[in-house]
Amino acid sequence: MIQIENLSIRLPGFVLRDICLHVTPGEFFTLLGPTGAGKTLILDALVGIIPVTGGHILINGREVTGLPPERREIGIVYQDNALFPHLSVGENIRYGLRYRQKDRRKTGLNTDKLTEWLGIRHLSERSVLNLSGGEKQRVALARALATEPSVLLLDEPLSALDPNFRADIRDRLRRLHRETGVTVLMVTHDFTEAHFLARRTAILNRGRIEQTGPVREVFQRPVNPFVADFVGMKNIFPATLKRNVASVGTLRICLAAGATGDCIAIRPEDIRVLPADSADGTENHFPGEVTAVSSHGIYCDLCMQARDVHFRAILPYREVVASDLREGSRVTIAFDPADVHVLRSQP
Ligand SMILES: Nc1ncnc2c1ncn2[C@@H]1O[C@H](COP(=O)(O)OP(=O)(O)OP(=O)(O)O)[C@@H](O)[C@H]1O
Repeated sequence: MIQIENLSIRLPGFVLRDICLHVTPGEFFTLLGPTGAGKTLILDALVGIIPVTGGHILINGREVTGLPPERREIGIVYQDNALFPHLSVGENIRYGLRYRQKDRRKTGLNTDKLTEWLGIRHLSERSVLNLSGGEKQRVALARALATEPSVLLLDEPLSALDPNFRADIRDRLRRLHRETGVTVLMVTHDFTEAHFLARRTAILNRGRIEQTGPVREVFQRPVNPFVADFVGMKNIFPATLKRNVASVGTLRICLAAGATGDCIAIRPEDIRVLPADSADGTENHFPGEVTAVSSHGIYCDLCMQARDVHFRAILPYREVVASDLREGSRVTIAFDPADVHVLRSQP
């Protein structure tokens, strides 16, 4: 279990402010945020390699805020895996055992079992210098888990891998988490990874937590424009709300229920692109024009304009071809009132 209470770190040029995070025993929790948000600093504070200005850190109920790193029972895997180049795979994995606490949590894990699970047993005698990226990352995971830490921190362990390795390590991570029950806090930029691995997430921005909650809820119900943008809502508009109607530019957009806020957001995949003659006065059906189409293989991004408002939609490539959608096509832009999310730009 990880408890971070009102953690602050003040550095020249950056402040991490009032961070509160609770990761329950055995949970897989992700910390998401753009580059420079302060994610790694939180991990550094948990490991004990950066002094904190204020607040408390507890691991399994034990305050560790002032303890040296080796007394915290925390394993960590970095993005660049930080293996010792002069040691073999087996020596790298066994390295951490010398610092293992005598009263550690006993999971019954041994290095044989770990290397078996991670598919690297046959590499034990090899140098780490000529391993593939995916193999190195599996060795780093084995090294971190060999000490049977009660808490495992992962700092973007998948981001330096090519897509095939990434999927493989992601699957192994999920399995390892299920089999060991270790509490995991993972830093990532990637919402897909959070969906796949974690139940809950926190979104960090400029040293502050913007939203914490179940991954799906944060994805579907962001609380402010920053989180909405981060989870890919794309259509985020300042709006004036009156009962069930949001005024955006000269458009009147119907909402499913009255809400208070000063912005609305619509996911690009919730926008339907219908034939031009479908805008027959039905609510949230607006005549418009396609201004750009960009193909990403199996799907396309569409930019469209309805009066003075610009919309972004994502459509399957074959639908774009079948409807012959191109720059200049006249269309109807449509969406359900239930897919219009009301946000507040100020807390
Ligand atoms: N030891 C340090 N001294 C001064 N500033 C630091 C130090 N470590 C980090 N920073 C600054 O703190 C800010 C947050 O850094 P951090 O590495 O936590 O970001 P991040 O969210 O992990 O970003 P990324 O996703 O790019 O790794 C950055 O502006 C960074 O330059």
